[in-house]
Amino acid sequence: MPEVLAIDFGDEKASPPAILLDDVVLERGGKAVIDRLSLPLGPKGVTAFMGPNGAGKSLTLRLIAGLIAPTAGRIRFAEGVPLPQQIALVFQKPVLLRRSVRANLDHALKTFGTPRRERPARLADLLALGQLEPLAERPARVLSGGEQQRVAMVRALAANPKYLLLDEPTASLDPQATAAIETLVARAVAAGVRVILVTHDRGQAGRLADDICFLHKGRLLEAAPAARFFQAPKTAEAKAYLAGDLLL
Ligand SMILES: Nc1ncnc2c1ncn2[C@@H]1O[C@H](COP(=O)(O)OP(=O)(O)OP(=O)(O)O)[C@@H](O)[C@H]1O
Repeated sequence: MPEVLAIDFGDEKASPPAILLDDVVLERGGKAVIDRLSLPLGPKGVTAFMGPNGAGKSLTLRLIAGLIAPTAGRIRFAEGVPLPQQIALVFQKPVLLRRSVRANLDHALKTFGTPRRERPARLADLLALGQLEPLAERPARVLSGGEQQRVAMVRALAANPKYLLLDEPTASLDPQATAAIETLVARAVAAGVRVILVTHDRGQAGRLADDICFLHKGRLLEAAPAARFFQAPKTAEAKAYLAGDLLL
């Protein structure tokens, strides 16, 4: 069993955590698929969860989002449990309505309670943000994967969320489409949105993340500033993962 290393996020942890995972356990099929996960997440920036398949990254994201409840332990938010619209989620495969891009975004604004008179301007902003104006009247479901993900991203941002949780948002996209999504993430971060990202893409983690949390078999093995993690991973498992070795 590998040793769990101390969490080392450097200076950022001088500020109190916005989200605190406190000894979180999640059992599935009679075993702990998340095993005593304790982690403070600071108020700003991007944290990337990395690790091999089955490490528990997606489940951790779902726990933070409140979509599933831990078997034991707690997830605490400094500002109290967020409202559903304060936590936005984007998955690898976007699920869009069978309507135009414009109608998808308008529906989101309506759902989030944007007053009717404000909606046209907000809609225009969202279309511009995603560079979606030329696609506005197209049925969302016939767009390319990259275009659909741009719609999903700006839809997620429609509610001005505090937290943006991204589960392998560019896993099936080409470099150009990936760059467009990363630009949207960077804009959200600049606007103060706290981003938590699950990715297998080391380049992406290097470009976007301030901190890396490395999970393996449901356990948090490392938590460190991104540069430090990539330059000097401390566990054998993280070293092997970064070297591209098969981790069994
Ligand atoms: N309902 C369930 N019943 C049993 N096991 C489950 C269930 N849901 C998830 N698991 C297991 O929990 C573990 C963690 O799953 P999770 O989806 O979080 O992994 P991940 O790190 O996101 O992997 P990937 O990179 O493949 O997406 C896996 O071994 C998975 O099989």
